[in-house]
Amino acid sequence: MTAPKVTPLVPLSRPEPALDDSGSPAGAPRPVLEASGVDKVYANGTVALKNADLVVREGEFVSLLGPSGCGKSTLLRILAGLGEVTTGTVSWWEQGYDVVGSKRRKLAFVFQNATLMPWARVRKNVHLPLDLEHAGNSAELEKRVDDAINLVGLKGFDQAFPRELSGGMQMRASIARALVTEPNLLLMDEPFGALDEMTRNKLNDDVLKLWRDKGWTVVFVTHSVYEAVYLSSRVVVMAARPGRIVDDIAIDEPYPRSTDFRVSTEFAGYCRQVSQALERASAMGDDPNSKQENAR
Ligand SMILES: Nc1ncnc2c1ncn2[C@@H]1O[C@H](COP(=O)(O)OP(=O)(O)OP(=O)(O)O)[C@@H](O)[C@H]1O
Repeated sequence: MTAPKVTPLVPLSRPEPALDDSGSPAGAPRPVLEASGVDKVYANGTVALKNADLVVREGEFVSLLGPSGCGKSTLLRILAGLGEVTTGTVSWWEQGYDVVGSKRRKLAFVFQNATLMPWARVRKNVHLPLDLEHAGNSAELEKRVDDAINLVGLKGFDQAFPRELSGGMQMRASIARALVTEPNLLLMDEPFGALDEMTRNKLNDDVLKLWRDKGWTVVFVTHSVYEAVYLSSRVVVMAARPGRIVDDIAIDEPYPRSTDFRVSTEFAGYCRQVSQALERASAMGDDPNSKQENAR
């Protein structure tokens, strides 16, 4: 089996304090990831991304939202170093964030499906990244596995096989597997798309709590306007053919967020704003010159 090709991530060479290239006010959190002028053309000629620029700052919860095929997963995979750019660069902030795959990595990826090993118990699945890191079996690592399983609410299920778990519990195990690596940056590719609404809402709350408690930065792909607004500090809207970023909407509402936020007029207002941006993005069709047309 050949190893997947990985886009080399380019260290940003800026001195401290972080200089802000994106025009944000001075004192804004430092950038964690920066995609600059990223094009992605697949071997069959599909232009999955055209001139994508995105800066993600420390502590943000950024959702990528857009019609099917607009390049959300492609962009997320490129940000993770799991795919190559055709042109452009992906950079990461060098203070505290490491190259994907390095022993000291701080990045974790949660896929659309739980992707658990069906023949292995929950505990073994959660332990997997530590095995891959050849981190050994010390008491400290076993505690990390216990903590991750407990944090996602799977206490008592560590000896269960994936087939014995519900879809939501399988996603929890998948998140626990990401947690054991103690990431700073969590990239999630539509993790809750297949779940019923109640389970999804519960997992949304759990992820938000972990995000705040752990001080993560999150980039989250979703098809749901409601999920994006509920979770995010920023919603980045993309259009298809070619895939491009067309809008960037700040959800300027305090955390923690709860059911009260879901039923508030503010929530409804943001959902309307994001839905309208999504409608514009869907209507843009094949015009590459419409990039950033509706950016605020
Ligand atoms: N490996 C590949 N080879 C060729 N084309 C691809 C490949 N992966 C994705 N594409 C194409 O690139 C475009 C963007 O795909 P991508 O999966 O990134 O979009 P998406 O916004 O995540 O879609 P969805 O919301 O349906 O998951 C689509 O037209 C898709 O068909």
